Amino acid sequence: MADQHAQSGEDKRPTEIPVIRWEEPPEGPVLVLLDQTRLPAEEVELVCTDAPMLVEAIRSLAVRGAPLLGIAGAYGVALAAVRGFDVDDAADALAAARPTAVNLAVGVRRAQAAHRAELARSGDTDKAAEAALAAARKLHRDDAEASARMAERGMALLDELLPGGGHRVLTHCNTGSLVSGGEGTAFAVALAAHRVGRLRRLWVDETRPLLQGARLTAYEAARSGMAYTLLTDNAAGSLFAAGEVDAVLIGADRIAADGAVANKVGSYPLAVLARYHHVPFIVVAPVTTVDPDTPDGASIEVEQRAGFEVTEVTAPQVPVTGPGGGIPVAPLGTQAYNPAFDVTPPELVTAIVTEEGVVSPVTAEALAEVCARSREVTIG
Ligand SMILES: CSC[C@H]1O[C@H](OP(=O)(O)O)[C@H](O)[C@@H]1O
Repeated sequence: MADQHAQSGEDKRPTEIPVIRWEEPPEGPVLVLLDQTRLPAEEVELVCTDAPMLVEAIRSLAVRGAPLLGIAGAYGVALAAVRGFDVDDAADALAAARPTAVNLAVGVRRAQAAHRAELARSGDTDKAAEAALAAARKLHRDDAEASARMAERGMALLDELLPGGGHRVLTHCNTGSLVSGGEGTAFAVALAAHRVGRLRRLWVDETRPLLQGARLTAYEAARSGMAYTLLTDNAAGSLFAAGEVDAVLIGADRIAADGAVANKVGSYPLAVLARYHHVPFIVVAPVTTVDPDTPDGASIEVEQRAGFEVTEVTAPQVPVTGPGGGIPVAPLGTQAYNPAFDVTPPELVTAIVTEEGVVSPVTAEALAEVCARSREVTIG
């Protein structure tokens, strides 16, 4: 296999700008986001002053990735509270911004519950706003801690399944620092293996149509100094056939009570390929991604996105002509099928790595037991 990969550099944070931060300038509190739609070309900040701005940032994927959506949603409730907007209306709008990643609703409802409890206790709206902000900050910290623990558990699992090191890992979409309060989920495992010299290569699916792999994972991999190679999604099969993949590492947006996994579209075909080629298919996700109220994969709402994301591409330096603001790559008027996610049944998942433990084989009972180790596992 040709050995083209990025030049190894030092292990730097993926961006010089924090992915998300709360600021309190004189003109009033704001939530500052790294606009992920502008990466990798530009590190541009988005300053949200109210919940509607944040809802649009979530819908456009300026801020994205299940754990980070939960953190952003919680800060969004705090932003509404401190700026005197209706907190319940803001919470409902934020929770509904994207339906599949359960973490969004988890984060929103936790901050909303904290606000409601303090308001009931003290009747003081300022204290209630501070309670919502404290809940958001705690979720932010907890996710960073969970990311580190998932990385440790995931690396230990790779070493157990693949003795001898030199792991060649394939990943899909983006699951690094750009989706997390820490270093991410699945990508954090690859990064941990890289840091101890046990990652031979990261195969990066470009992840059509929004190219989170090409734009974001390759960006993070390049800055980490790891050996990585980008591939089109439809080239993954030939890598498995050539025996070039030792394990698949992916994230999750919602895990049902039976262990079914909703993740970026294209994950399910990788699970089928992994099973056919006897390659471990490993899901890495915090327990906040497990939704005990969703019984099975068929119950997961899969977000359907606009067709122009498929029929157009955007290139900032090229004038755009398509109705979606992009450059048409299909005849104008072409209808497109654009599910943002797909669902992998539990029987195709080798293991689910959480910060509380590893679930393998994946059964409803084993998943519930691991989640029960967490202090807060259901939507608050
Ligand atoms: C582990 S969170 C990352 C998760 O979220 C991505 O979806 P999107 O980019 O649409 O937010 C993708 O499903 C990743 O696996």
